[in-house]
Amino acid sequence: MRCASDIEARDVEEMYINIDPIQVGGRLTADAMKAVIAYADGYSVCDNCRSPFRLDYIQKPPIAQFHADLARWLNMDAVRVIPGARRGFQAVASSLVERGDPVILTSLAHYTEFLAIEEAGGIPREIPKDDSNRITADAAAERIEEVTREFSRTPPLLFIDHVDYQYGNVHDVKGIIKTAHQYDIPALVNGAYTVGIMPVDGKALGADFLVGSGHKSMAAPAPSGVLAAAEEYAGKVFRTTEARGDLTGRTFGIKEVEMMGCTLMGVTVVGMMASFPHVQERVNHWETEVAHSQAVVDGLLSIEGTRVLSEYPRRHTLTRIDTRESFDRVAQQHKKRGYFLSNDLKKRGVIGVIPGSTRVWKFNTFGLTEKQIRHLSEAFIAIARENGLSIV
Ligand SMILES: Cc1ncc(COP(=O)(O)O)c(C=O)c1O
Repeated sequence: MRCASDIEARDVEEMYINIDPIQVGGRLTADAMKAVIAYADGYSVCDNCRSPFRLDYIQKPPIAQFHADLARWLNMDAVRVIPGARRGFQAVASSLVERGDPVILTSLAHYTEFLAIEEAGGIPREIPKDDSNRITADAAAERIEEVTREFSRTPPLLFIDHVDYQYGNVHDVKGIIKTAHQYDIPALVNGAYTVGIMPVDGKALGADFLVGSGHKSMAAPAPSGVLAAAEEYAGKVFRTTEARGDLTGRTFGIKEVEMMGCTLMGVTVVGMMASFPHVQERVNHWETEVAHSQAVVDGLLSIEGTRVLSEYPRRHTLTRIDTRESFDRVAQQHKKRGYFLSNDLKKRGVIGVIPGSTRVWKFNTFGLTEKQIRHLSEAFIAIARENGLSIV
């Protein structure tokens, strides 16, 4: 139950344009809000759990169908809903990595990938980014060769972030996976910033595993996410207790080991399901989202001294910007110091910039309307002008 002050905080947020870099793809749809209320009890989806006793077989509400639809939509062979992308990394690392194995990820990988590797006893080795903050297939090949020499064995897994959380850059996932496959290394695609906001085709990318985050990019309640696998690896990551022939004593039939028996229950799964038709529809407007992102970045770049650190032109809505030579110069003289920017933005109806961030920071324009995009761009320019910065 939300307390009164939380509800107030939420209502205030709904009156603003929120450009928080990590929140925008996760905001619930009205249908998800309704579903959350209807299914608030923890076991609410389990009333019709009949043999086989596993959550992803439940017909009413149509959780089984949701799994099939998700797999088709992602173009992957098998799918489970999970409590956050990180649990997908954990399940895959735990299934494929042995103690002491090197595991490849990148210098732009999310920390939860490191944790998954560490928990499995693996040793992370990073592919470095290039000067334009991109991960390339050539750099992947070079690193795989080095690591294989260092450990005298091939890494059992490679993680690649489809779009990274630092720059919002779109990496050559297809090329990197092709390279990994040349060394017989399966690849996990971290789609935390792609699945649910832009079209993603797992088979076209060559993904062995594809992971998404519900609360980050699928308009779903936290903690939620999706783990999809290609046929070749589905039996391994979704192995059941009965698959092991050597166990004696009690076993638990079709309960999946990595999923701890059953996956998402109640609010999280029905919230995801209720938003799914909207999510499927919204990815079709990705080009418009990118054009919006570009318009705001261009507005910011018209302010003298501002630099974009993400790839340009933009191919995503998450952008890293350097305003040390623009807004931060103002901040040095301003009575509110570094807080002036978030303060002035809030007066103009914009929230989501961390108070005090006037140096290097990130924002995300996903989901804003044309009018909001114009307003946002004009707000940045107006604040710059009012504080003596020139517009070029
Ligand atoms: C790139 C990236 N990957 C993975 C995660 C973890 O996602 P989740 O919170 O769904 O476990 C996050 C966010 O925290 C992220 O930004």
